[in-house]
Parts: sequence; C-alpha cells; structure tokens
Amino acid sequence: MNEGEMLFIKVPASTANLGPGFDSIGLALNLYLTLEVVRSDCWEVIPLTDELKEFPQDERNFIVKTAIEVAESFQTILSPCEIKVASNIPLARGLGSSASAIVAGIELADQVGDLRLTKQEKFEIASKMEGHPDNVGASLFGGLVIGCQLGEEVDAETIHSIDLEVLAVIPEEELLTKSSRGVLPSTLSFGEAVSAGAISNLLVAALLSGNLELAGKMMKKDKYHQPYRKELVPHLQILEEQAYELGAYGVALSGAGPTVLCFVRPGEMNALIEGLTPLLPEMCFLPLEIDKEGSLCTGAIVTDA
Ligand SMILES: Nc1ncnc2c1ncn2[C@@H]1O[C@H](COP(=O)(O)OP(=O)(O)OP(=O)(O)O)[C@@H](O)[C@H]1O
Ligand SMILES: N[C@@H](CCO)C(=O)O
Repeated sequence: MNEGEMLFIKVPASTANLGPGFDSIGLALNLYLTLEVVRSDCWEVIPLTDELKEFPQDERNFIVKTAIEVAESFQTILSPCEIKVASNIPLARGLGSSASAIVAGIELADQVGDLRLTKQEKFEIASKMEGHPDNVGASLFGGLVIGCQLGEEVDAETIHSIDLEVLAVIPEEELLTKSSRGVLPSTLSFGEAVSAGAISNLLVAALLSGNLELAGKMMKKDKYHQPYRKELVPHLQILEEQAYELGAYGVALSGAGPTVLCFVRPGEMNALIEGLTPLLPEMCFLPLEIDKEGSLCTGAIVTDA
C-alpha cells in the first residue's frame, strides 16, 4: 500500500442457526463492521464507536491478531497499519460480531499482504478459526448460507434470491457464545439426531419454496440447541408464545443468543413492534434486512513487492 492510499473493508453482521440449522445455516444482516486502513509505522487501532473502546488498540487487537496470524500462515509479514474501526453490530448478543471481526482480519491480511485468497479459501480459514461455518459464511458471501464443516473440509451453498425481514429483539445483557454452548448436551440419541436433521432439512426446503409458515413451524421445533438454551434466554419462550399471535411467522434464537429474531412479512413490522414493546419494555427492537453482498474491500492497494 502506498502512503496516502486507503483501504476500506466492510463486513456484515449475521445470524446463525435460524432454529434447527445449528452450526450450519447463516444469514447476513445489514449491520456492519467497517475498517479504514492506511499504512503506518506501527499497528494502531482507532475505535470510532464506543463499544470498541474496550479492546486493545495495538497488535493485540483481535482483528489485527487475526490478520497477522493469517498472513504468517502464508509466510507473509504484514506491514503495520493504522486502522479506524467502526461497528453497529452489538457485541456478544448473537449477531455474529466475532465472525465479522475474523472475516475483517482475513480481508485485512489478504489486502495488505497481497495474499490473493479466493472467497472459498477465506471461508475455509474463517470456519476453522470460528469453529463453525454459519456466521463466517454469511459475513463473507452475504445472503442465506448453508454450510457443512467436516474436519478440514468446508462446503457451502449461498442463496441470494430470498428476501426476509426480521425484527431483532436484543437484551442489554451480553451472552458469550462459549457460555451458551456450555449448556448443550454432548450427545443426542440416534432417534433424536434423525428427527433434528429432518426438521433442519425441511426448514431449508420451506425457505427455498417460500412456504414461510412451514419454515416458522420448523424454527420452533429445533431439537439441537434452543430447548437447552431457554434457561439462559427466558424471553425466547415469551416471544415464541406472543410473536406468532402478533403476525410473525417465525421466531428463532439468533446464534448463541441472547438476541431473538422474529421473522415477519413486509408491512407487518410496525404492528409487531407495537405489540411486543409492552411485553418486553427493557429490550431493544431493531428491524433488519438481509445483506446480499457479504464482505467488501475497496480502495487502491499497492504492495511492498
Ligand atoms: N470488532 C471487534 N474487535 C475485537 N474483538 C471483537 C470484535 N467483535 C467481537 N469481538 C470479540 O468477540 C466477542 C464476542 O464473541 P461471541 O462469539 O461471544 O459473540 P457474537 O459473535 O457477538 O455472537 P454469536 O457468535 O452468537 O453470533 C467479544 O466479546 C470480543 O471479545
Ligand atoms: N452456531 C453457533 C453460532 C454462535 O457462534 C451457536 O449457536 O453456538
């Protein structure tokens, strides 16, 4: 990168699982982590939004650490940069903040280190780092992503033709993914695994065919994680009981929670918010749409070579 040149990186938020698509289904959402990158003498991260001020502002920052680690795995040393970071993705709320930071780090390594990675290569690296492909796949590709990670191998199909409107119901309290995975069982019986897989398969088919009632029905029937996480996220039960009555066709825990997503038809958002606000007055209600583009890098880059 020549002096004075600036690189912009934009990575969308995401929701994972959509109920039964545990560790497999991701949907990109229109909240963003953005980076403005210029060459500097040392690594410096300048947070432009308040929530990011708690993180280290040098090479210990998670995004920078990720970038350095990725570049090193390709025997590349990154030249230091000054990075202005902004984000409207709530942290540790189930909206893929850690996945967006990982994807931003990979994009940073790719651009500054001139690694020339393909999207698939970025997806493989990101899935390995995050441990599952759902959030990172959505943040990279945009749209609805159905992924499968088996050991080192990771595959995905991306669907951009689906339009969904969602209401994110976001509590004030954080819930770390690590804690929320801690309440999950270590095994399911063969019979439970078969029905959990069938529910997930039918969710995908219903989303693809536009049968939204059926998709919503399958979200509620998840057997992989929501029944266990309800103890940590009591408002999931309240929303499952009330949101359908108020016009939503689906309700699902967003990723590891604590955010819950209500899926609504166009034109029905306001009535849903009005109906839910008195029931959960302490929550933030945020209408969201699907991001169709995934991560984007713009700006001129000239490498050291
Ligand atoms: N922009 C960022 N810069 C540095 N660290 C970040 C950033 N975004 C997220 N993180 C790290 O990721 C943690 C949150 O990750 P976690 O997996 O628990 O939740 P999430 O990704 O927001 O939710 P989910 O995985 O359920 O969608 C934060 O507490 C922080 O340590
Ligand atoms: N599939 C993951 C998403 C959160 O990282 C989970 O539900 O734990």
